[in-house]
Amino acid sequence: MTKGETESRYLNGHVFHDAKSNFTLNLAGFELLDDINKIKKTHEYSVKKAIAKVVEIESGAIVNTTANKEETEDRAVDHYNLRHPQELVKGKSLDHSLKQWNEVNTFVSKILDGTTLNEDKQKYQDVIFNGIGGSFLGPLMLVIAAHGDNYNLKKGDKKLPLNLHFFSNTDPDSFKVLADKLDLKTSIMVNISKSGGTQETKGNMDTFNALLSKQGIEMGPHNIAVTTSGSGFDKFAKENKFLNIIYMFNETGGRTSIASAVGMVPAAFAKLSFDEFLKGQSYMDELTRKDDLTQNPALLISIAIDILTKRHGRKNMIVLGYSDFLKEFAHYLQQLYMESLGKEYDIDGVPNPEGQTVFGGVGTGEQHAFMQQVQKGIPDCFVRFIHFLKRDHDYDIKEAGSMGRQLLAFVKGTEDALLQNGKPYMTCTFETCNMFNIGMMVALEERIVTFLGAFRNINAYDQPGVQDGKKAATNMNKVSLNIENFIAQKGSKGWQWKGDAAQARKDFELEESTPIWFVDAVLSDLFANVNVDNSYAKLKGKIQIERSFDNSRFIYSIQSSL
Ligand SMILES: O=P(O)(O)OC[C@H]1O[C@](O)(CO)[C@@H](O)[C@@H]1O
Repeated sequence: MTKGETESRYLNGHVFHDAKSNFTLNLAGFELLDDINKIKKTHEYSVKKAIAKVVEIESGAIVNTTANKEETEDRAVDHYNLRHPQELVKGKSLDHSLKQWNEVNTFVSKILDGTTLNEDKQKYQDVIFNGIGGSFLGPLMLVIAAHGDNYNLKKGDKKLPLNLHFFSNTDPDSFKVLADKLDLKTSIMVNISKSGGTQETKGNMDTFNALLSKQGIEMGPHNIAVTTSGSGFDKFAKENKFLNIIYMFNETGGRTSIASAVGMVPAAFAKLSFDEFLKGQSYMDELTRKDDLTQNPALLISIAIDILTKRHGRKNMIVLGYSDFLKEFAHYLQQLYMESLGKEYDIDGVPNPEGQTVFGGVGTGEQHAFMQQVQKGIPDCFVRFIHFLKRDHDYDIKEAGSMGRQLLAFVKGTEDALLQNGKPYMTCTFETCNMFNIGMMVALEERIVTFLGAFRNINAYDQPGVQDGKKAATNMNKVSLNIENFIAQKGSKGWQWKGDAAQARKDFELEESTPIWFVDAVLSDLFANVNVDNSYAKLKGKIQIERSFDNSRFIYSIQSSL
């Protein structure tokens, strides 16, 4: 692509601008939209389908459905309704969400200002948000967007009233680091789980509550639940008199739950203007409801992605946010796109594997990580730049004029280098990094996902693949417990055993269908961790286990030391 071509593109309709919000989409780095009339024709059917899908979703129709009945959830999808100016679905609208936000904010404010105290009349000091996937990525992304990576210090070096902590993964070493920092008496865990059955989240909550119990502390005043009404978790929270249970709808999908209580509760603890976030989402929804593709930024980007992927094999989307406040944005989008669009079958049950790989991070940092391959290596990707028009502060830097201008130079410089290297890119510029614009940003991406799902005829709202992983982990847990129990029961004084995983599967009376690598993994884990506190409570100090590598497999020898 020549400089002249790009310049004429830039001046002739490859830039969308919304004057009210100051949002700009620049598609000049992308020759594929050159003949907009042709695109209008080739994509006429896709655009109609995409717009019809939005109407269908917003009317409350059952859109989370496919012909594969064993996989489908058969439910409506309500994230757009949660910020819709009209109540198209009973009980769901921007006003309803603002009302819930007010209630959540009032409840949390009383904790923050010390009106609500713990059982010993002390002020709470720390809050831990416990959740995974959509029950974690959105809240973390929002908190960083408002306060930066060092979020316990607000902008301007003021401290937030409570220290915020996120705990998502089920990692004992990391949990220990966190637990050692906390005074449990003045800590609250906010457990966020729509289903209430996610193993990692439940395990983390149980671990926290076991620590409380060890210190003779009741769990109720130290736990808050965010879940669906009637879930097992709801029942548990009621029985144990949690400080509060805040509900979300069953129709709100995990990865699109940021506008619900999932986003609200952490936002209130972090003192965010969540009402502005909802209004920003609502505003972008309005912009992306239009059926004229030149007036609809989500349609423009979706079509660009469609053409890049299908015709040009540029499958991977790299998102670069030129602001440290967007540090978690690409990660957030990774779940939104990949869980939504990574599907084996289309809506009609026809095998047609689809997906949208997303990676990225913060610019300019990532330019020093993966940009070399993007610029010069295999042509398998396209780049999405996001940056802000305005900044709040600046510092003098001689070479660039200022630090802010240096950042701009790197956005534009990288765009230019991509052009010279023949690599496509698109750029979204939002006015400033505030909650309204972050709301617009998230809503834009949610709409693109809906449109791409419609183009590709897939259900963008289920996640059978993740369920596969969850089921397999449950099976692995059983193998692990069965092996521990077997050895604990049989391993009386003088008991000895030697063999490989296949031998263990037979001797330890495990089902024949048990994958051999599950057995091997448990025996290796036992070998490495038997004496770690709490790992194998029934076996610690009671067996000795050795492992050797022979003939391309591990051989274990276990001896009871009872
Ligand atoms: O909120 P829950 O039910 O604990 O689910 C957490 C996450 O797990 C998933 O079901 C699968 O990753 C996501 O869709 C969801 O965000």
